[in-house]
Amino acid sequence: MRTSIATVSLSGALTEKLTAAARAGFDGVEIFENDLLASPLTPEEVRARCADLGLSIDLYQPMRDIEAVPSEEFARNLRRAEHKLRLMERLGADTVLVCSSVSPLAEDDDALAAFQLRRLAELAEGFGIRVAYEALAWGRHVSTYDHAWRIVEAADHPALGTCLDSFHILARGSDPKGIEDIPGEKIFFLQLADAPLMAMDVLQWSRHYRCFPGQGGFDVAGLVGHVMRAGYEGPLSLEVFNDVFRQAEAGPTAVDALRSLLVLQESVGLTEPPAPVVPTGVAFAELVTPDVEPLSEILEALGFARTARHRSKPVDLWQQGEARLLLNTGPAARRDGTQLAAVGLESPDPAGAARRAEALLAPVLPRRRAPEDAPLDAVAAPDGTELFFCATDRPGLPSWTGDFEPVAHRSPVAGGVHRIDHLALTQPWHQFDEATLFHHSVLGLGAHESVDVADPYGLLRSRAVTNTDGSVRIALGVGAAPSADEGGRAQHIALATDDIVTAARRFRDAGGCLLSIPANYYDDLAARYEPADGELEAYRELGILYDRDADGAFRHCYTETIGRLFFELVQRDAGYRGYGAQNAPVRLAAQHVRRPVR
Ligand SMILES: O=C(O)c1ccc(O)c(O)c1
Ligand SMILES: [Mg+2]
Repeated sequence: MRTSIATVSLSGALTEKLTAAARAGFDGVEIFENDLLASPLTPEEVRARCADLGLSIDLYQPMRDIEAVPSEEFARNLRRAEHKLRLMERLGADTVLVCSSVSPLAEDDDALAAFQLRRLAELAEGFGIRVAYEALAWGRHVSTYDHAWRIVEAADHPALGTCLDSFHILARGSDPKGIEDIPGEKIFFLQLADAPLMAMDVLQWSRHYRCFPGQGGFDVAGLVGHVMRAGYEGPLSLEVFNDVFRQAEAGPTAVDALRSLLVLQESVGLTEPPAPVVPTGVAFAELVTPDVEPLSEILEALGFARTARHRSKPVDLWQQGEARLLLNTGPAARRDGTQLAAVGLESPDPAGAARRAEALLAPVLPRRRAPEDAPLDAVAAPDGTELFFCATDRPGLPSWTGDFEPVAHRSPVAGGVHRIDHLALTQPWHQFDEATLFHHSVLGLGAHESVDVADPYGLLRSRAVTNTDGSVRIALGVGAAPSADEGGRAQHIALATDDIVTAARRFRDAGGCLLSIPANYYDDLAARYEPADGELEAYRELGILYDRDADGAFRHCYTETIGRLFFELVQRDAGYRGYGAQNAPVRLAAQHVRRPVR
Protein backbone atom coordinates (compact mmCIF):
# COMPACT_ATOMS: atom_id res chain seq x y z
CA MET A 1 0.00 0.00 0.00
CA ARG A 2 1.05 3.61 -0.38
CA THR A 3 2.80 5.03 2.65
CA SER A 4 2.48 8.55 3.95
CA ILE A 5 3.55 10.60 6.96
CA ALA A 6 2.18 13.75 8.57
CA THR A 7 4.71 16.57 8.61
CA VAL A 8 3.95 17.06 12.31
CA SER A 9 5.71 13.73 12.98
CA LEU A 10 9.12 15.07 11.95
CA SER A 11 11.34 17.86 13.25
CA GLY A 12 12.61 20.87 11.36
CA ALA A 13 11.31 23.29 8.75
CA LEU A 14 8.79 22.07 6.18
CA THR A 15 11.45 21.52 3.53
CA GLU A 16 13.57 19.44 5.92
CA LYS A 17 10.54 17.33 6.79
CA LEU A 18 9.70 16.76 3.13
CA THR A 19 13.28 15.84 2.27
CA ALA A 20 13.50 13.39 5.19
CA ALA A 21 10.19 11.73 4.24
CA ALA A 22 11.22 11.37 0.61
CA ARG A 23 14.73 10.06 1.41
CA ALA A 24 13.34 7.44 3.76
CA GLY A 25 11.07 6.24 0.95
CA PHE A 26 7.58 7.50 1.78
CA ASP A 27 5.18 7.93 -1.12
CA GLY A 28 3.33 10.91 0.27
CA VAL A 29 2.78 13.37 3.12
CA GLU A 30 -0.01 14.97 5.12
CA ILE A 31 0.78 18.65 5.31
CA PHE A 32 0.05 20.16 8.67
CA GLU A 33 -1.26 23.67 8.40
CA ASN A 34 1.22 25.13 10.88
CA ASP A 35 4.12 23.79 8.85
CA LEU A 36 2.81 25.55 5.77
CA LEU A 37 2.05 28.81 7.60
CA ALA A 38 5.59 28.88 8.97
CA SER A 39 7.21 28.14 5.64
CA PRO A 40 8.75 30.85 3.46
CA LEU A 41 7.70 28.83 0.39
CA THR A 42 4.47 29.68 -1.44
CA PRO A 43 1.92 26.89 -1.76
CA GLU A 44 2.96 26.53 -5.42
CA GLU A 45 6.59 26.15 -4.38
CA VAL A 46 5.67 23.53 -1.78
CA ARG A 47 3.72 21.68 -4.45
CA ALA A 48 6.72 21.82 -6.79
CA ARG A 49 9.10 20.69 -4.05
CA CYS A 50 6.92 17.69 -3.26
CA ALA A 51 6.70 16.82 -6.95
CA ASP A 52 10.50 17.06 -7.30
CA LEU A 53 10.89 14.76 -4.30
CA GLY A 54 8.36 12.31 -5.70
CA LEU A 55 5.91 12.91 -2.84
CA SER A 56 2.17 13.24 -3.25
CA ILE A 57 0.28 15.54 -0.88
CA ASP A 58 -2.27 13.09 0.42
CA LEU A 59 -3.95 15.31 3.00
CA TYR A 60 -4.09 18.87 4.22
CA GLN A 61 -5.00 19.28 7.87
CA PRO A 62 -6.62 20.15 10.18
CA MET A 63 -9.76 22.20 9.69
CA ARG A 64 -11.19 22.72 13.18
CA ASP A 65 -14.48 23.64 14.83
CA ILE A 66 -16.61 23.63 11.70
CA GLU A 67 -19.81 21.74 12.46
CA ALA A 68 -22.94 21.84 14.63
CA VAL A 69 -22.82 25.57 15.30
CA PRO A 70 -25.45 28.36 15.05
CA SER A 71 -26.00 29.48 11.47
CA GLU A 72 -24.21 32.86 11.69
CA GLU A 73 -21.17 31.07 13.08
CA PHE A 74 -21.40 28.45 10.35
CA ALA A 75 -21.47 31.17 7.69
CA ARG A 76 -18.18 32.46 9.10
CA ASN A 77 -16.81 28.89 9.17
CA LEU A 78 -17.66 28.39 5.52
CA ARG A 79 -15.81 31.59 4.59
CA ARG A 80 -12.81 30.36 6.52
CA ALA A 81 -13.11 26.95 4.82
CA GLU A 82 -13.31 28.50 1.38
CA HIS A 83 -10.04 30.31 1.98
CA LYS A 84 -8.42 26.99 2.87
CA LEU A 85 -9.89 25.22 -0.11
CA ARG A 86 -8.34 27.86 -2.38
CA LEU A 87 -5.05 27.35 -0.65
CA MET A 88 -5.35 23.59 -1.17
CA GLU A 89 -6.05 24.16 -4.83
CA ARG A 90 -2.71 25.99 -5.10
CA LEU A 91 -1.06 23.22 -3.12
CA GLY A 92 -2.57 20.49 -5.26
CA ALA A 93 -3.99 18.62 -2.23
CA ASP A 94 -7.32 16.90 -2.80
CA THR A 95 -8.36 15.78 0.70
CA VAL A 96 -8.87 17.94 3.77
CA LEU A 97 -9.21 16.61 7.30
CA VAL A 98 -11.94 18.12 9.46
CA CYS A 99 -11.65 17.10 13.08
CA SER A 100 -14.68 16.99 15.32
CA SER A 101 -15.42 20.27 17.02
CA VAL A 102 -14.11 21.18 20.45
CA SER A 103 -15.80 24.58 20.32
CA PRO A 104 -18.05 25.65 23.21
CA LEU A 105 -20.43 26.88 20.49
CA ALA A 106 -20.91 23.36 19.12
CA GLU A 107 -24.30 21.80 19.82
CA ASP A 108 -25.05 18.21 20.61
CA ASP A 109 -27.08 17.85 17.42
CA ASP A 110 -26.11 15.18 14.91
CA ALA A 111 -28.63 16.34 12.32
CA LEU A 112 -27.17 19.84 12.41
CA ALA A 113 -23.61 18.47 12.20
CA ALA A 114 -24.58 16.34 9.20
CA PHE A 115 -26.37 19.22 7.48
CA GLN A 116 -23.39 21.57 7.90
CA LEU A 117 -20.79 18.99 6.89
CA ARG A 118 -22.85 18.35 3.77
CA ARG A 119 -22.76 22.08 3.00
CA LEU A 120 -19.01 22.04 3.44
CA ALA A 121 -18.70 18.99 1.17
CA GLU A 122 -20.74 20.74 -1.52
CA LEU A 123 -18.40 23.70 -1.35
CA ALA A 124 -15.29 21.45 -1.41
CA GLU A 125 -16.62 19.46 -4.34
CA GLY A 126 -16.52 22.63 -6.44
CA PHE A 127 -12.75 22.67 -5.85
CA GLY A 128 -12.40 18.98 -6.57
CA ILE A 129 -11.62 18.41 -2.88
CA ARG A 130 -12.90 15.69 -0.52
CA VAL A 131 -13.64 16.23 3.16
CA ALA A 132 -12.56 13.55 5.66
CA TYR A 133 -14.29 13.89 9.05
CA GLU A 134 -12.32 12.57 12.05
CA ALA A 135 -13.52 12.09 15.63
CA LEU A 136 -11.01 13.54 18.07
CA ALA A 137 -11.02 11.43 21.22
CA TRP A 138 -11.70 14.67 23.13
CA GLY A 139 -14.22 16.11 20.67
CA ARG A 140 -16.96 18.10 22.42
CA HIS A 141 -19.88 15.99 21.23
CA VAL A 142 -18.31 13.61 18.72
CA SER A 143 -15.43 11.60 20.15
CA THR A 144 -15.77 8.10 18.68
CA TYR A 145 -15.25 6.84 15.15
CA ASP A 146 -18.67 5.20 14.92
CA HIS A 147 -20.38 8.46 15.91
CA ALA A 148 -18.40 10.38 13.27
CA TRP A 149 -19.37 7.74 10.70
CA ARG A 150 -23.10 7.99 11.59
CA ILE A 151 -22.95 11.73 10.91
CA VAL A 152 -21.08 11.20 7.61
CA GLU A 153 -23.61 8.57 6.61
CA ALA A 154 -26.53 10.88 7.42
CA ALA A 155 -24.93 13.76 5.48
CA ASP A 156 -24.78 11.44 2.47
CA HIS A 157 -22.55 13.40 0.10
CA PRO A 158 -19.97 11.88 -2.27
CA ALA A 159 -17.33 14.45 -1.27
CA LEU A 160 -17.73 13.63 2.44
CA GLY A 161 -16.16 10.58 4.07
CA THR A 162 -14.52 9.70 7.34
CA CYS A 163 -10.91 9.71 8.52
CA LEU A 164 -9.95 6.97 10.94
CA ASP A 165 -7.12 7.62 13.37
CA SER A 166 -5.90 4.59 15.32
CA PHE A 167 -4.92 6.72 18.30
CA HIS A 168 -8.36 8.23 18.86
CA ILE A 169 -10.05 4.87 18.36
CA LEU A 170 -7.79 2.79 20.59
CA ALA A 171 -7.22 5.45 23.26
CA ARG A 172 -10.98 5.61 23.77
CA GLY A 173 -11.14 1.84 24.07
CA SER A 174 -13.59 1.62 21.15
CA ASP A 175 -14.02 -1.79 19.53
CA PRO A 176 -12.39 -1.44 16.09
CA LYS A 177 -14.40 -4.34 14.69
CA GLY A 178 -17.23 -1.95 13.81
CA ILE A 179 -14.92 -0.39 11.19
CA GLU A 180 -15.84 -3.31 8.95
CA ASP A 181 -19.40 -1.92 8.78
CA ILE A 182 -18.16 1.24 7.06
CA PRO A 183 -18.02 0.96 3.25
CA GLY A 184 -14.32 1.10 2.24
CA GLU A 185 -14.84 3.94 -0.22
CA LYS A 186 -16.27 6.09 2.57
CA ILE A 187 -13.06 5.75 4.59
CA PHE A 188 -11.26 8.65 2.95
CA PHE A 189 -8.12 8.44 5.05
CA LEU A 190 -6.35 6.30 7.65
CA GLN A 191 -3.97 7.78 10.20
CA LEU A 192 -1.83 5.47 12.28
CA ALA A 193 -0.15 5.98 15.60
CA ASP A 194 0.65 3.80 18.57
CA ALA A 195 1.16 4.95 22.17
CA PRO A 196 2.45 3.52 25.42
CA LEU A 197 -0.44 2.44 27.66
CA MET A 198 -0.86 5.16 30.27
CA ALA A 199 -3.62 6.39 32.51
CA MET A 200 -3.71 10.06 31.65
CA ASP A 201 -5.75 12.81 30.02
CA VAL A 202 -6.32 11.69 26.45
CA LEU A 203 -5.45 15.04 24.84
CA GLN A 204 -2.08 15.20 26.60
CA TRP A 205 -1.48 11.55 25.80
CA SER A 206 -2.16 12.20 22.13
CA ARG A 207 -0.18 15.41 21.77
CA HIS A 208 2.97 14.23 23.57
CA TYR A 209 3.26 10.46 23.68
CA ARG A 210 2.16 9.03 20.37
CA CYS A 211 4.74 6.77 18.77
CA PHE A 212 5.09 4.70 15.64
CA PRO A 213 3.15 1.44 15.30
CA GLY A 214 4.90 -1.36 17.15
CA GLN A 215 6.54 1.01 19.64
CA GLY A 216 3.62 1.31 22.05
CA GLY A 217 0.93 -0.85 23.57
CA PHE A 218 -1.96 -0.59 21.08
CA ASP A 219 -2.97 -3.32 18.67
CA VAL A 220 -2.52 -1.10 15.61
CA ALA A 221 -2.09 -4.09 13.30
CA GLY A 222 -5.42 -5.53 14.47
CA LEU A 223 -7.10 -2.21 13.68
CA VAL A 224 -5.51 -2.07 10.22
CA GLY A 225 -6.82 -5.58 9.58
CA HIS A 226 -10.39 -4.31 10.15
CA VAL A 227 -9.80 -1.31 7.90
CA MET A 228 -8.49 -3.58 5.11
CA ARG A 229 -11.51 -5.86 5.44
CA ALA A 230 -13.74 -2.79 5.11
CA GLY A 231 -12.16 -2.33 1.66
CA TYR A 232 -10.02 0.76 2.31
CA GLU A 233 -7.58 1.49 -0.51
CA GLY A 234 -5.99 4.79 0.52
CA PRO A 235 -2.54 5.28 2.04
CA LEU A 236 -1.30 4.08 5.40
CA SER A 237 -0.32 7.36 6.97
CA LEU A 238 1.58 8.01 10.18
CA GLU A 239 0.45 10.87 12.37
CA VAL A 240 2.64 10.99 15.45
CA PHE A 241 2.79 13.87 17.92
CA ASN A 242 5.76 13.08 20.14
CA ASP A 243 7.98 15.32 22.24
CA VAL A 244 11.09 13.27 21.52
CA PHE A 245 10.65 13.01 17.76
CA ARG A 246 10.01 16.77 17.63
CA GLN A 247 13.59 17.24 18.81
CA ALA A 248 15.33 14.36 17.08
CA GLU A 249 16.85 14.58 13.62
CA ALA A 250 14.20 14.21 10.93
CA GLY A 251 16.20 11.83 8.69
CA PRO A 252 16.61 8.92 11.13
CA THR A 253 13.08 9.47 12.52
CA ALA A 254 11.64 9.12 9.02
CA VAL A 255 13.52 5.84 8.50
CA ASP A 256 12.31 4.55 11.87
CA ALA A 257 8.78 5.59 10.86
CA LEU A 258 8.86 3.82 7.54
CA ARG A 259 10.31 0.69 9.17
CA SER A 260 7.28 0.65 11.49
CA LEU A 261 4.96 0.70 8.46
CA LEU A 262 6.92 -2.07 6.73
CA VAL A 263 6.60 -4.25 9.82
CA LEU A 264 2.93 -3.36 10.17
CA GLN A 265 2.20 -4.32 6.57
CA GLU A 266 4.00 -7.61 7.12
CA SER A 267 1.99 -8.36 10.24
CA VAL A 268 -1.35 -7.87 8.48
CA GLY A 269 -0.23 -9.99 5.54
CA LEU A 270 0.03 -7.16 2.99
CA THR A 271 3.71 -7.83 2.25
CA GLU A 272 6.12 -10.69 2.75
CA PRO A 273 9.65 -9.44 3.44
CA PRO A 274 12.38 -12.04 4.15
CA ALA A 275 11.44 -13.78 7.41
CA PRO A 276 13.30 -12.91 10.61
CA VAL A 277 16.26 -15.16 11.42
CA VAL A 278 16.45 -15.19 15.19
CA PRO A 279 20.03 -15.27 16.50
CA THR A 280 20.95 -18.31 18.58
CA GLY A 281 23.81 -16.93 20.62
CA VAL A 282 26.45 -14.25 21.02
CA ALA A 283 29.51 -15.09 18.93
CA PHE A 284 31.60 -12.19 20.22
CA ALA A 285 31.59 -8.64 21.50
CA GLU A 286 34.12 -6.30 19.94
CA LEU A 287 35.65 -3.59 22.08
CA VAL A 288 37.67 -0.74 20.73
CA THR A 289 40.25 0.88 22.93
CA PRO A 290 43.07 3.34 22.31
CA ASP A 291 45.02 1.94 25.25
CA VAL A 292 45.10 -1.83 25.44
CA GLU A 293 46.80 -2.11 28.87
CA PRO A 294 43.99 -1.32 31.34
CA LEU A 295 41.48 -3.39 29.42
CA SER A 296 43.78 -6.41 29.08
CA GLU A 297 44.52 -6.22 32.80
CA ILE A 298 40.81 -6.41 33.55
CA LEU A 299 40.29 -9.27 31.11
CA GLU A 300 43.20 -11.21 32.58
CA ALA A 301 41.89 -10.67 36.09
CA LEU A 302 38.49 -11.89 34.92
CA GLY A 303 40.19 -15.10 33.77
CA PHE A 304 40.27 -14.44 30.02
CA ALA A 305 43.26 -15.51 27.94
CA ARG A 306 44.45 -13.84 24.73
CA THR A 307 44.07 -16.83 22.42
CA ALA A 308 44.47 -15.44 18.91
CA ARG A 309 45.46 -12.41 16.89
CA HIS A 310 43.90 -11.10 13.70
CA ARG A 311 46.03 -11.86 10.65
CA SER A 312 46.21 -8.28 9.39
CA LYS A 313 44.75 -5.93 11.95
CA PRO A 314 45.46 -4.86 15.54
CA VAL A 315 42.65 -7.02 16.90
CA ASP A 316 43.09 -9.70 19.57
CA LEU A 317 40.69 -12.46 20.51
CA TRP A 318 40.29 -12.99 24.25
CA GLN A 319 38.42 -16.07 25.24
CA GLN A 320 37.06 -17.93 28.23
CA GLY A 321 34.64 -20.77 27.63
CA GLU A 322 32.05 -19.52 25.17
CA ALA A 323 32.72 -15.90 26.08
CA ARG A 324 34.68 -14.24 23.27
CA LEU A 325 35.84 -10.66 23.25
CA LEU A 326 37.68 -8.90 20.45
CA LEU A 327 40.00 -6.10 21.47
CA ASN A 328 40.50 -3.67 18.64
CA THR A 329 43.18 -0.99 18.90
CA GLY A 330 42.82 0.23 15.31
CA PRO A 331 41.95 3.74 14.08
CA ALA A 332 38.32 3.58 15.32
CA ALA A 333 39.66 3.07 18.85
CA ARG A 334 41.83 6.16 18.69
CA ARG A 335 38.83 8.13 17.45
CA ASP A 336 36.11 6.89 19.78
CA GLY A 337 37.85 5.87 23.02
CA THR A 338 37.08 2.64 24.85
CA GLN A 339 33.67 1.28 24.02
CA LEU A 340 31.69 -1.62 22.68
CA ALA A 341 31.68 -1.20 18.90
CA ALA A 342 30.31 -4.42 17.47
CA VAL A 343 28.42 -7.55 18.40
CA GLY A 344 28.67 -10.87 16.62
CA LEU A 345 25.38 -12.74 16.71
CA GLU A 346 25.36 -16.45 16.04
CA SER A 347 22.89 -16.89 13.19
CA PRO A 348 21.33 -20.03 11.68
CA ASP A 349 21.30 -18.19 8.32
CA PRO A 350 23.61 -15.16 8.23
CA ALA A 351 22.73 -14.15 4.65
CA GLY A 352 19.00 -14.46 5.37
CA ALA A 353 19.40 -12.34 8.52
CA ALA A 354 21.11 -9.65 6.45
CA ARG A 355 18.38 -9.76 3.78
CA ARG A 356 15.74 -9.24 6.47
CA ALA A 357 17.71 -6.35 7.93
CA GLU A 358 18.14 -4.70 4.55
CA ALA A 359 14.44 -5.08 3.72
CA LEU A 360 13.70 -3.28 7.00
CA LEU A 361 16.02 -0.38 6.11
CA ALA A 362 19.00 -1.26 8.30
CA PRO A 363 22.21 0.12 6.80
CA VAL A 364 24.14 -2.84 5.37
CA LEU A 365 27.88 -2.72 6.04
CA PRO A 366 30.56 -3.92 3.60
CA ARG A 367 30.89 -7.69 3.85
CA ARG A 368 34.66 -7.55 4.13
CA ARG A 369 36.29 -4.99 6.31
CA ALA A 370 39.57 -5.81 4.51
CA PRO A 371 40.17 -7.77 1.29
CA GLU A 372 41.70 -10.73 3.12
CA ASP A 373 38.89 -11.01 5.71
CA ALA A 374 36.22 -13.71 5.60
CA PRO A 375 33.03 -12.26 4.11
CA LEU A 376 30.63 -11.53 6.97
CA ASP A 377 27.12 -10.17 6.75
CA ALA A 378 26.75 -7.09 8.92
CA VAL A 379 24.38 -4.20 9.50
CA ALA A 380 24.40 -1.11 11.70
CA ALA A 381 21.97 -0.78 14.61
CA PRO A 382 20.37 2.66 15.10
CA ASP A 383 23.03 3.67 17.64
CA GLY A 384 25.83 2.75 15.22
CA THR A 385 26.75 -0.56 16.89
CA GLU A 386 27.81 -2.97 14.15
CA LEU A 387 25.94 -6.26 14.18
CA PHE A 388 27.65 -9.21 12.52
CA PHE A 389 25.66 -12.29 11.58
CA CYS A 390 28.05 -15.14 12.30
CA ALA A 391 28.40 -18.84 11.70
CA THR A 392 31.21 -19.60 14.12
CA ASP A 393 33.25 -22.63 13.00
CA ARG A 394 30.32 -24.12 11.10
CA PRO A 395 31.22 -26.17 8.04
CA GLY A 396 30.42 -24.67 4.64
CA LEU A 397 30.07 -21.09 5.89
CA PRO A 398 32.74 -18.44 6.28
CA SER A 399 33.74 -18.07 9.92
CA TRP A 400 35.22 -14.96 11.46
CA THR A 401 37.58 -17.21 13.45
CA GLY A 402 39.44 -17.95 10.20
CA ASP A 403 40.77 -14.39 10.24
CA PHE A 404 42.61 -15.11 13.48
CA GLU A 405 45.85 -16.96 14.17
CA PRO A 406 46.18 -18.76 17.48
CA VAL A 407 48.84 -17.45 19.84
CA ALA A 408 50.45 -19.28 22.71
CA HIS A 409 48.50 -18.79 25.92
CA ARG A 410 48.05 -20.27 29.33
CA SER A 411 45.17 -22.65 29.78
CA PRO A 412 41.95 -20.99 30.96
CA VAL A 413 41.30 -20.86 34.69
CA ALA A 414 38.69 -23.22 36.06
CA GLY A 415 35.41 -21.91 37.39
CA GLY A 416 35.65 -18.47 35.85
CA VAL A 417 33.12 -17.05 33.43
CA HIS A 418 31.78 -19.20 30.63
CA ARG A 419 29.61 -17.06 28.38
CA ILE A 420 28.17 -13.63 27.80
CA ASP A 421 24.98 -13.40 29.88
CA HIS A 422 23.84 -10.12 28.37
CA LEU A 423 24.95 -6.96 26.66
CA ALA A 424 23.70 -3.64 27.98
CA LEU A 425 23.66 -1.13 25.15
CA THR A 426 23.00 2.47 26.04
CA GLN A 427 21.03 4.25 23.34
CA PRO A 428 21.07 7.89 22.34
CA TRP A 429 18.23 9.60 24.28
CA HIS A 430 16.04 10.09 21.23
CA GLN A 431 16.40 6.57 19.83
CA PHE A 432 15.07 4.32 22.54
CA ASP A 433 11.75 3.42 20.89
CA GLU A 434 13.49 3.10 17.56
CA ALA A 435 16.09 0.74 19.06
CA THR A 436 13.41 -1.50 20.54
CA LEU A 437 11.49 -1.70 17.27
CA PHE A 438 14.74 -2.35 15.39
CA HIS A 439 15.89 -5.21 17.60
CA HIS A 440 12.42 -6.71 17.68
CA SER A 441 11.59 -6.46 13.99
CA VAL A 442 15.00 -6.78 12.32
CA LEU A 443 16.52 -9.42 14.63
CA GLY A 444 13.30 -11.15 15.67
CA LEU A 445 14.05 -10.72 19.40
CA GLY A 446 11.15 -10.55 21.85
CA ALA A 447 10.75 -7.21 23.67
CA HIS A 448 10.12 -7.31 27.41
CA GLU A 449 8.46 -4.67 29.59
CA SER A 450 10.28 -1.41 29.93
CA VAL A 451 11.46 -0.55 33.46
CA ASP A 452 12.40 2.82 34.92
CA VAL A 453 15.19 2.98 37.47
CA ALA A 454 16.29 5.97 39.50
CA ASP A 455 19.74 7.35 38.82
CA PRO A 456 20.97 9.99 41.29
CA TYR A 457 20.95 12.52 38.45
CA GLY A 458 18.00 11.37 36.40
CA LEU A 459 16.02 8.38 35.33
CA LEU A 460 17.22 5.37 33.36
CA ARG A 461 14.82 3.43 31.19
CA SER A 462 15.71 -0.08 30.29
CA ARG A 463 14.08 -2.67 28.10
CA ALA A 464 15.39 -6.14 27.37
CA VAL A 465 15.14 -7.84 23.99
CA THR A 466 15.90 -11.57 24.03
CA ASN A 467 15.53 -14.78 22.09
CA THR A 468 13.37 -17.48 23.63
CA ASP A 469 16.07 -19.57 25.31
CA GLY A 470 17.90 -16.53 26.71
CA SER A 471 21.11 -17.26 24.80
CA VAL A 472 20.84 -13.73 23.37
CA ARG A 473 19.91 -11.03 25.84
CA ILE A 474 20.34 -7.36 25.06
CA ALA A 475 19.32 -4.74 27.61
CA LEU A 476 18.61 -1.49 25.79
CA GLY A 477 18.93 1.50 28.06
CA VAL A 478 18.52 5.21 27.87
CA GLY A 479 19.18 7.90 30.38
CA ALA A 480 21.04 11.07 31.00
CA ALA A 481 24.14 10.98 33.15
CA PRO A 482 26.16 14.05 34.00
CA SER A 483 29.36 12.84 32.40
CA ALA A 484 30.26 10.26 29.84
CA ASP A 485 32.49 8.14 32.07
CA GLU A 486 29.74 7.41 34.59
CA GLY A 487 27.34 4.50 34.76
CA GLY A 488 24.30 6.02 33.09
CA ARG A 489 25.79 6.33 29.67
CA ALA A 490 28.29 3.51 29.67
CA GLN A 491 27.65 0.19 28.02
CA HIS A 492 28.44 -3.04 29.74
CA ILE A 493 29.08 -6.68 29.13
CA ALA A 494 27.65 -9.11 31.66
CA LEU A 495 29.63 -12.34 31.96
CA ALA A 496 28.02 -15.49 33.30
CA THR A 497 29.66 -17.47 36.08
CA ASP A 498 28.42 -20.42 38.12
CA ASP A 499 30.09 -19.18 41.29
CA ILE A 500 30.18 -15.43 41.64
CA VAL A 501 31.91 -15.37 45.02
CA THR A 502 34.89 -17.33 43.69
CA ALA A 503 34.97 -15.39 40.41
CA ALA A 504 34.74 -12.00 42.14
CA ARG A 505 37.33 -12.90 44.75
CA ARG A 506 39.75 -14.12 42.13
CA PHE A 507 39.21 -11.00 40.06
CA ARG A 508 39.98 -8.82 43.04
CA ASP A 509 42.97 -10.92 44.11
CA ALA A 510 44.35 -10.59 40.57
CA GLY A 511 44.31 -6.81 40.99
CA GLY A 512 40.86 -6.02 39.62
CA CYS A 513 38.69 -3.25 41.09
CA LEU A 514 35.12 -4.11 42.08
CA LEU A 515 32.47 -1.48 42.55
CA SER A 516 31.93 -0.83 46.24
CA ILE A 517 28.36 -1.07 47.49
CA PRO A 518 27.20 0.81 50.65
CA ALA A 519 26.64 -1.08 53.90
CA ASN A 520 23.02 0.18 54.00
CA TYR A 521 22.25 -2.01 51.02
CA TYR A 522 23.37 -5.15 52.86
CA ASP A 523 21.50 -4.22 56.03
CA ASP A 524 18.34 -3.99 53.92
CA LEU A 525 19.14 -7.22 52.09
CA ALA A 526 19.47 -9.05 55.42
CA ALA A 527 15.97 -7.87 56.32
CA ARG A 528 14.44 -8.91 53.00
CA TYR A 529 16.01 -12.34 52.51
CA GLU A 530 17.40 -15.04 54.70
CA PRO A 531 20.96 -15.41 53.50
CA ALA A 532 22.90 -18.58 54.31
CA ASP A 533 25.73 -18.43 56.85
CA GLY A 534 28.58 -16.29 55.56
CA GLU A 535 26.74 -15.40 52.35
CA LEU A 536 25.95 -11.82 53.23
CA GLU A 537 29.48 -11.25 54.56
CA ALA A 538 30.95 -12.42 51.27
CA TYR A 539 28.57 -10.20 49.27
CA ARG A 540 29.38 -7.23 51.47
CA GLU A 541 33.11 -7.81 51.08
CA LEU A 542 32.94 -8.11 47.29
CA GLY A 543 30.13 -5.68 46.40
CA ILE A 544 27.81 -8.44 45.19
CA LEU A 545 24.16 -7.50 44.70
CA TYR A 546 21.27 -9.92 45.05
CA ASP A 547 17.82 -10.20 43.52
CA ARG A 548 15.22 -12.92 43.32
CA ASP A 549 12.02 -13.57 41.40
CA ALA A 550 9.53 -16.43 41.69
CA ASP A 551 11.82 -18.78 39.78
CA GLY A 552 15.30 -18.10 41.00
CA ALA A 553 18.04 -15.81 42.27
CA PHE A 554 20.40 -13.40 40.55
CA ARG A 555 23.74 -12.33 41.98
CA HIS A 556 25.85 -9.69 40.29
CA CYS A 557 28.78 -7.33 40.77
CA TYR A 558 30.58 -4.74 38.69
CA THR A 559 34.07 -3.77 37.61
CA GLU A 560 35.25 -0.19 37.37
CA THR A 561 34.40 1.75 34.23
CA ILE A 562 36.95 2.33 31.49
CA GLY A 563 35.97 4.89 28.89
CA ARG A 564 32.37 4.02 28.12
CA LEU A 565 32.58 0.43 29.26
CA PHE A 566 32.43 -1.78 32.31
CA PHE A 567 31.87 -5.46 33.04
CA GLU A 568 29.37 -7.22 35.23
CA LEU A 569 29.79 -10.68 36.74
CA VAL A 570 26.49 -12.51 36.84
CA GLN A 571 25.35 -15.70 38.52
CA ARG A 572 21.86 -16.37 37.19
CA ASP A 573 19.63 -19.20 38.37
CA ALA A 574 18.07 -20.90 35.36
CA GLY A 575 14.56 -19.58 36.02
CA TYR A 576 15.41 -15.96 36.82
CA ARG A 577 14.35 -13.74 33.96
CA GLY A 578 15.43 -10.24 34.96
CA TYR A 579 18.61 -8.19 35.13
CA GLY A 580 18.66 -7.05 38.74
CA ALA A 581 16.73 -3.82 37.98
CA GLN A 582 15.83 -3.67 41.67
CA ASN A 583 19.51 -3.07 42.41
CA ALA A 584 20.22 -0.68 39.57
CA PRO A 585 19.67 2.55 41.56
CA VAL A 586 22.26 1.39 44.12
CA ARG A 587 24.68 0.42 41.36
CA LEU A 588 24.22 3.72 39.50
CA ALA A 589 24.74 5.72 42.67
CA ALA A 590 27.87 3.72 43.43
CA GLN A 591 29.19 4.35 39.94
CA HIS A 592 28.77 8.07 40.42
CA VAL A 593 30.79 7.86 43.64
CA ARG A 594 33.31 5.49 42.04
CA ARG A 595 35.02 4.17 45.15
CA PRO A 596 36.41 0.86 44.01
CA VAL A 597 37.21 -1.96 46.43
CA ARG A 598 40.83 -2.99 45.99
O1 LIG B 1 -4.34 17.09 18.43
C1 LIG B 1 -5.02 17.56 17.52
O2 LIG B 1 -5.58 18.64 17.59
C2 LIG B 1 -5.21 16.75 16.29
C3 LIG B 1 -5.30 17.35 15.07
C4 LIG B 1 -5.48 16.60 13.92
C5 LIG B 1 -5.53 15.23 14.00
O3 LIG B 1 -5.67 14.45 12.93
C6 LIG B 1 -5.41 14.63 15.24
O4 LIG B 1 -5.47 13.29 15.28
C7 LIG B 1 -5.24 15.35 16.37
MG1 LIG C 1 -5.58 12.33 13.42
